[in-house]
Amino acid sequence: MTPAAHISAAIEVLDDVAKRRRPAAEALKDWGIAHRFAGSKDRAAIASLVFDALRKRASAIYVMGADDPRAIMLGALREARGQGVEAIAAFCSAAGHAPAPLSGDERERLETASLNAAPDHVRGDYPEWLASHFEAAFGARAAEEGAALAARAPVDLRVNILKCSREQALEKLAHLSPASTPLSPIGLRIEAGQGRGPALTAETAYVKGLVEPQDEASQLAALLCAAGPGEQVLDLCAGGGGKALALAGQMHNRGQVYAYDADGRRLMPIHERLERAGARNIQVRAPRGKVDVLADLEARCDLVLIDAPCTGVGAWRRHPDAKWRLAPGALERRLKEQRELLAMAVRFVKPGGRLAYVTCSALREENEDQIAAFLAANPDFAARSAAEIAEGAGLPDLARFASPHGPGIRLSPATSGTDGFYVCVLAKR
Ligand SMILES: C[S@@+](CC[C@H](N)C(=O)[O-])C[C@H]1O[C@@H](n2cnc3c(N)ncnc32)[C@H](O)[C@@H]1O
Repeated sequence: MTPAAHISAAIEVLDDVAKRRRPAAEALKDWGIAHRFAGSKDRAAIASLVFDALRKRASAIYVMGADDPRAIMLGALREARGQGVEAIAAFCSAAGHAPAPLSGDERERLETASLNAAPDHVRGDYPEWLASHFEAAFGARAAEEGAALAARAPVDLRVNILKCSREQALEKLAHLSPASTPLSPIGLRIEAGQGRGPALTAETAYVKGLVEPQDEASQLAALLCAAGPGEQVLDLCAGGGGKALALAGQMHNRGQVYAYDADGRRLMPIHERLERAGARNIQVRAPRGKVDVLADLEARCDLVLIDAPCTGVGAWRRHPDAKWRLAPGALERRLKEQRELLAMAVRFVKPGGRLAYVTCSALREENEDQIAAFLAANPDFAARSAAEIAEGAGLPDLARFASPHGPGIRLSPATSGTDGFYVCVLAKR
């Protein structure tokens, strides 16, 4: 397939995503099944175009003055890929499977449209209904933060310190040109290109459990919990176990991590992952109907981690279609779940123990506001300051990411070059 044919295919996929309101990955998979002649490189090129178009959907629509899939793709070639009008016109030759030639209006818009007077949600490429939420979180920097969330993310890996040092991992993966992550002392970063990225799961270093894909902010969230060897730790929202594995590493396999999730199916990947990582102190506690599978942990935990279900705004770089599918109702549901989890966690924290609350959201409502409401209802808990959290984890530099809205640390692509995360640690008196 030619690059122009990739663009036509991407427009078809965007049409499917819009008409059937379905995740881009599903639409891409169906397109691949219906067009078996397309090779893996073609499919990767089409996927990359589709995701770039979704990253820049709002600004592309603004530039083109239309919201059909062709307009979004053409606008995104300019906004996401920096293509000039002549380069875009050359793709649109109508020859073979190329898109139809540019109309006069399209040509003029691609040449002259400016985002200078566009509203923040357009310049930042986020849904209009979130405009007030972004303003509450970021003030005058809302558009800048949105734009950073609309960029491509690098591939970050966490080095499994149970098995090797960062230097050894850098050496094993030298053919992928990794760099050390600037903030996490146990991270590697492979910069994003335009293609599919490295096939990590085929790497020997991955198969042998030396590294795990994990965004730098997620690594930092686990490190900021400062889990120590010998501690009793409850990971209340363990999901696939990303944080639980990181905690086991910090604890040098000593003490115990109890990995629980209300959805037992989500816990399934943990078993294979902990085997690969050589983590021996993780006990998976899957729900069993009405049985209280955590009863024995009451008032016994040094640390309870809530890696809360959230809107995932902070991870938009990795899931650019999720931002357009997010609806106000989903935010309300996540807020309720977060309140319930905070209330549920209290029971397990021992006197003098800690409760760590983490989200990959940038919204105040899911972060500082939840913590403020929790503290008002639970006077036996006190929030640690950002400096205390950072120093307690041996990462004093992270204090510069103190939230301006209350206790806790805020990370974001625009400020820390990571996914957006919020981390707050509360101590029980
Ligand atoms: C952000 S994900 C966890 C990701 C995981 N900790 C990791 O690092 O890979 C949030 C998880 O919370 C779980 N969850 C939602 N409500 C819950 C509840 N009431 N009790 C326990 N887990 C819950 C979801 O099933 C989901 O797996």
